[in-house]
Amino acid sequence: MAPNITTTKAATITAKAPERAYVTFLAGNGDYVKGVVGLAKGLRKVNSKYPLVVALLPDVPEDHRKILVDQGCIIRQIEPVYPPENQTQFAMAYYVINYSKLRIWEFVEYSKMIYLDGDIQVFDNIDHLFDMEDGYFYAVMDCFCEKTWSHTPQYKIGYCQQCPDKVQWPSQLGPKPPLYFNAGMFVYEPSLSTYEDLLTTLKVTPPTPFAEQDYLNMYFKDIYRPIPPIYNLVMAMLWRHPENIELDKAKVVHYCAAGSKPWRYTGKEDNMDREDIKTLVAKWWEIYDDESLDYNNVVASGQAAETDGDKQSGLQLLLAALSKAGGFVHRINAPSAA
Ligand SMILES: O=c1ccn([C@@H]2O[C@H](COP(=O)(O)OP(=O)(O)O)[C@@H](O)[C@H]2O)c(=O)[nH]1
Ligand SMILES: OC[C@H]1O[C@H](O[C@@H]2[C@@H](O)[C@H](O)[C@@H](O)[C@H](O)[C@@H]2O)[C@H](O)[C@@H](O)[C@H]1O
Ligand SMILES: [Mn+2]
Repeated sequence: MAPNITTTKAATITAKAPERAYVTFLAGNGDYVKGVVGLAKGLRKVNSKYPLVVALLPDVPEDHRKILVDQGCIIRQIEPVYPPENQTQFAMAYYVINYSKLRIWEFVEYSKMIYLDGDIQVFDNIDHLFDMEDGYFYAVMDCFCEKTWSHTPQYKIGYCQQCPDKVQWPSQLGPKPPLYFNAGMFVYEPSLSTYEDLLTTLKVTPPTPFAEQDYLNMYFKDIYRPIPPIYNLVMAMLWRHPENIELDKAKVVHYCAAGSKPWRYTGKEDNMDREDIKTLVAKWWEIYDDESLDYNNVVASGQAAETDGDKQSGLQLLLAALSKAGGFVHRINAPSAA
């Protein structure tokens, strides 16, 4: 007799929690939830083996949370993290909430996680990044050429780590800055001791314009290992350093340039009328609008196979769909004795 399967929403993890997961961050009741839905569907489309955890602030409304659970996400509410009192002019005023990302170091039920901003899309499977050597912080190098960097000495002298020979770092400015990563995507290991130290150190660290991105760069500078730009195509690279990228090989695209968020795209801001940007925005919408990638349809396709009379393959398909998409925990109750 086929085992009786009951599935429950991931309110509690009853089975052994997966060691690895993708994680993103969601704040507010605005439209970033669309970014997270797109990300969940993109990870499903490339057959990621691991679930997507959404670390969300208390201000994310119930209807947005339901949308995410219905898309197979595992939602985890976190409390905000604020930097010490400061007069800092953040590069974008809303960056102050991004310090809350630091809570993801507390997710120690996972041994390794890949963090992805909600304005990122994954177009090729990147599960292999979980197999990189433990003990390091992996991320893609950022670019200093956009005017969002105009407050920095690098920008003022025209220095960028993407082209270190174009304008040499002048010795009178002291040592060349260490390699600097974009914090929209990184591979890390949750750890309570690191989490506690991150929050303790933050209390005595004056905030800076790129908020938690600057802070993470300072904190992990000794174990930071750059990974190729195909794992986080920072949009500005397309016009700032086209020689450093191969767009058709990009596995992860980060819609971080002003005006490039697909769900708000108008094409009116600087550089947004480029054909490559229009193509990348269209690719994002293709996934977002693809109903076959909706979690419930993926599960239903598993159940459909079951009604085809081949119970075993239907069960396997359903279990594979469930484990692939995360978000649900299935309990297989032993067939009743009767
Ligand atoms: O109102 C907001 C602003 C930001 N974010 C989250 O914080 C991340 C970082 O912000 P953003 O991507 O806008 O920064 P950028 O990479 O564009 O500088 C976003 O991707 C979202 O995951 C959010 O959920 N709601
Ligand atoms: O809170 C600071 C943010 O700093 C970074 O965004 C920047 C950075 O990419 C610059 O290089 C770009 O010029 C700029 O447009 C973009 O906003 C991260 O993507 C984001 O996750 C978050 O950490
Ligand atoms: Mn981003």
